[in-house]
Amino acid sequence: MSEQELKALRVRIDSLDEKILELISDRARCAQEVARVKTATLAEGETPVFYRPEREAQVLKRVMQRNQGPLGNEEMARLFREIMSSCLALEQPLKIAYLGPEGTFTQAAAMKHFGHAVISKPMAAIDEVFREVAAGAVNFGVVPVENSTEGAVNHTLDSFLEHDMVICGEVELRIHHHLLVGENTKTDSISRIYSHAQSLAQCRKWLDAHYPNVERVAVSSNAEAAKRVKGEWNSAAIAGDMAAGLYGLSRLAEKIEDRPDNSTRFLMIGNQEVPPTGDDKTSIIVSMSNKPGALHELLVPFHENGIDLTRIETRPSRSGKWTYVFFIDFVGHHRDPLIKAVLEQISQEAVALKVLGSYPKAVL
Ligand SMILES: O=C(O)C(=O)C[C@]1(C(=O)O)C=C[C@@H](O)C=C1
Repeated sequence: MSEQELKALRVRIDSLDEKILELISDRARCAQEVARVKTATLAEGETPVFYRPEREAQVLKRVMQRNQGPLGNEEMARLFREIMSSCLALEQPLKIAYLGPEGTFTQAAAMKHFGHAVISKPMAAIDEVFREVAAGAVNFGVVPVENSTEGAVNHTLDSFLEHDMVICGEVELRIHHHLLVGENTKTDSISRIYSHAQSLAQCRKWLDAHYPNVERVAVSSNAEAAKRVKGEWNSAAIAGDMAAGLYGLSRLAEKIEDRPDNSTRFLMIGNQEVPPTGDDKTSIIVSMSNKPGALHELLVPFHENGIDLTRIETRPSRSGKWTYVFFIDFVGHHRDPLIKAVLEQISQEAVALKVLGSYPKAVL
């Protein structure tokens, strides 16, 4: 390519950037207008609801449907995700609590779902995220709920039993673990590997093969593991890209998770009910009386009405010995007439039924 050609293309890019800039600013002004309308049309005593997850899901899906490349759908949706995040911040900057410290996969999930134009607050434990939301100190919380290799995150499920929360969104994140070391680490004499217990479990086979005799130390998060390694010469951490970048660690081995499709699902929790989008999921908690066939009775209405169950998890109820609650996720919105009828049918048999929330299926 000649210098001349390169110069001409850059002139074209400059002119396109100017148009994009103008269009984004137009869009941002529109969002400001939306905020004005939302505030102006309030009934007495109502507070405006600026964040609209159902609308955001619609916008991102539309972008993906209309996209003709060469950028991929996910890439394009990510760009629009950030534009929307900044537009919303003009209406009202969202405050988000997540399972910290900084650099966790939960933080990455929060950014994937809400974009970067939010005020985010790392919390030390899952229960603290729930309490922060319940106290109204933040608009939403982000917590992990299940991993494709290791299963349920029990702390999160149990927290739902203790707090009244509405699930308003979900996001899935592909989890890649790396073996990280600091600049002072003597890589041939590593005697300790730190990570969160779930991550150690997700890399068990790799560790057995490569570091069979090295002590594995479970700490409160991957980011905490990365932080510790920074000050020690004989240890390594298993953590992801965000923690590596944040603590300036380098990768001794990359993508060491035992399963290449290792993914974690995260939930957005808050107090806001989300209207139907036509492509939603619902999460409920049900407790049944302790009698033979109770689980069968619970599942029959779903089967008979062709409702797609995406997950079922059992946890001790905490209100009696050997009594259990079921966490169930299924496709549909609790306001859909069919789902409404099924939930009514179940509640006649159940000791208790609580809808945790209906929310748009993860778009990104
Ligand atoms: O449509 C709205 O209600 C808006 O506030 C606009 C907008 C957007 O930028 O598209 C911004 C924030 C909402 O969460 C959803 C969408």
